[in-house]
Amino acid sequence: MPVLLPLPPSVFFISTRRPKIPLVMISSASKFAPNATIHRVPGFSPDDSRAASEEALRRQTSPASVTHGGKGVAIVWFRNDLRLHDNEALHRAFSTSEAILPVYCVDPRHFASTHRFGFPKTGPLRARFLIECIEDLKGSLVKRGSDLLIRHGKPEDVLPMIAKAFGAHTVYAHKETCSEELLVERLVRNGLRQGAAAKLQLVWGSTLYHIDDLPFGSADLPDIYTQFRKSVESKCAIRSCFKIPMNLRPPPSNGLDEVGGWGGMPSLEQLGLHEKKCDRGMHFIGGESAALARVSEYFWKKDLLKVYKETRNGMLGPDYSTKFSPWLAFGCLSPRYVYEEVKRYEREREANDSTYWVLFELIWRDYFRFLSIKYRNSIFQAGGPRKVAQNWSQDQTLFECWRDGRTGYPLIDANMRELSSTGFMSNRGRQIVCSFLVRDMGIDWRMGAEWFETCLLDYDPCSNYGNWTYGAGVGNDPREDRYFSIPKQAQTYDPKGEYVAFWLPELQPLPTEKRHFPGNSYIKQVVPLKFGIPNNPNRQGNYNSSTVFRKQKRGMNNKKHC
Ligand SMILES: Cc1cc2nc3c(=O)[nH]c(=O)nc-3n(C[C@H](O)[C@H](O)[C@H](O)COP(=O)(O)OP(=O)(O)OC[C@H]3O[C@@H](n4cnc5c(N)ncnc54)[C@H](O)[C@@H]3O)c2cc1C
Repeated sequence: MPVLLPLPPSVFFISTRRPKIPLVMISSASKFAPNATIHRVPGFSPDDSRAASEEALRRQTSPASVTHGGKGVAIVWFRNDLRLHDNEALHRAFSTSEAILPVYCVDPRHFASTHRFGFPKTGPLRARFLIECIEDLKGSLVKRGSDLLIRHGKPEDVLPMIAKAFGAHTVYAHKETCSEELLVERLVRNGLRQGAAAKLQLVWGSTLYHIDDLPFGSADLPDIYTQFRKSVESKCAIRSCFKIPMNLRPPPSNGLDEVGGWGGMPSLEQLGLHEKKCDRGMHFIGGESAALARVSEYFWKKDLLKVYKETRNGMLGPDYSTKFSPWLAFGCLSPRYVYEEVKRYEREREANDSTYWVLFELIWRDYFRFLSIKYRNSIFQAGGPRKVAQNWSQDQTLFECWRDGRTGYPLIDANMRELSSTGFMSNRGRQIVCSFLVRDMGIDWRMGAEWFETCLLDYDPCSNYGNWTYGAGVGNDPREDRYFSIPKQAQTYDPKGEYVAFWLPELQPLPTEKRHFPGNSYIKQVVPLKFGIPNNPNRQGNYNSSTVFRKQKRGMNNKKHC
């Protein structure tokens, strides 16, 4: 039986031209139960999940008649491409060798500290997600006659040693764009040259549009997203997905004996982390199988693609947006696969603004990745790509209030608690908390970006630092300088306070209209007593629960107001 559900808050407010029927027919499968505390993503049962991913993989696999097409051993070095489908590195290795050795290096640098502020570089939730991704990849390789060699260590130490033991001629891997990853590529290349007679072959595979198909070089990349999008949409075609080889031949076992076997799965403890139990909100399952199942669930079973544009600004529950980002970030999901599925949906069900809008958002993702090539390390620097001179505060107390969800603003506190409990936050929430930290608290945006780096399951340097530079008004596009008014955002996107009450149960007893303005008792409960009221009048929006509210209510901020 289909159920009638009110559309998420965004639908009520985004357009006054909408018909006055704020109800949509959606299948009972997509019903969001606000009282349920944990939502597994994908929401399929393990059996349904397996069936959906196997079906997708079957469609993405080449016929058995396609066999290895070369000589010797090739290594596939898996990095942020933890998938079999649409994997050019795997495809190239298959067609240039008679045996393949898939390798994953658990790089200790990923579990050290963030660059400037010393937060954990990878928090336990993302580490757990990564372990699940590796486990799933290993399982899929085993099903195709291969396996995954897992080593704890730096790729530049591990790969030359393994290449030598197996006499491999080539290491294939996907290319990255940011400085830490580029350094590793250089070191691996040198190490292979010196320690083994193998070469490193890097391929491009992280974006919807291939870098070689862009109508401009990275130096000429447009600084305005719309120009970039229109140009690629009109001048480039999206390449087809690479098919998965059916049977992968492993290398001779004497090489394996020499290196001490396939190696075990990493555990959180080995990574110096402790399990963090997620007791409410979304619980994402890592791996390509879960990613393909989520696409199947969101597009086909729940049929949510056709309403994506209306629901995408929501904040509560698994279904207001695709939730593809954690899998995209680890490369468990190829954006070109998402594109092919959107096109199939458009052929078999319907094409509308929503089906297009998922691609529109994926082009943002591409854009930030290409920008990271153009602007290099400036995306990590305080002044950003435009080198804006500004004195930011690094006040630890203020930052901790924000980080721990103890600002006294329910909308900020709820979002920050969701982030640390689940590793996820909606796009709407990210924009709001970023604006608050930077514009109301006056805190160095890089502290926020590094905290996101610690916590986000979908952390990706290009999208994270790209979006933060936009949010802080130091991005490449000078027009992107927006201030998010909390009362306005609350009224538009959480009018009944359902989102804040989910994350701040102490607000549940309050009438809905009071949940965003709970008054002093809430503030006293959450904001630390030691909190002083900053009084630097030059700063854009001194943080002070009463003055910020007054300022926001009057809409006094001189930035573009959202
Ligand atoms: C301050 C800030 C930091 C962010 N950090 C990251 C990050 O580290 N990693 C990350 O993947 N996204 C980041 N985003 C972008 C965006 O918030 C997430 O991609 C999105 O919320 C993921 O949810 P979804 O998959 O349901 O998105 P959907 O709305 O379903 O969108 C589909 C896909 O489009 C892409 N996309 C959508 N919006 C953006 C965007 N603004 N920038 C880049 N790609 C986008 C994502 O790959 C996403 O999975 C950040 C945004 C902000 C404002």
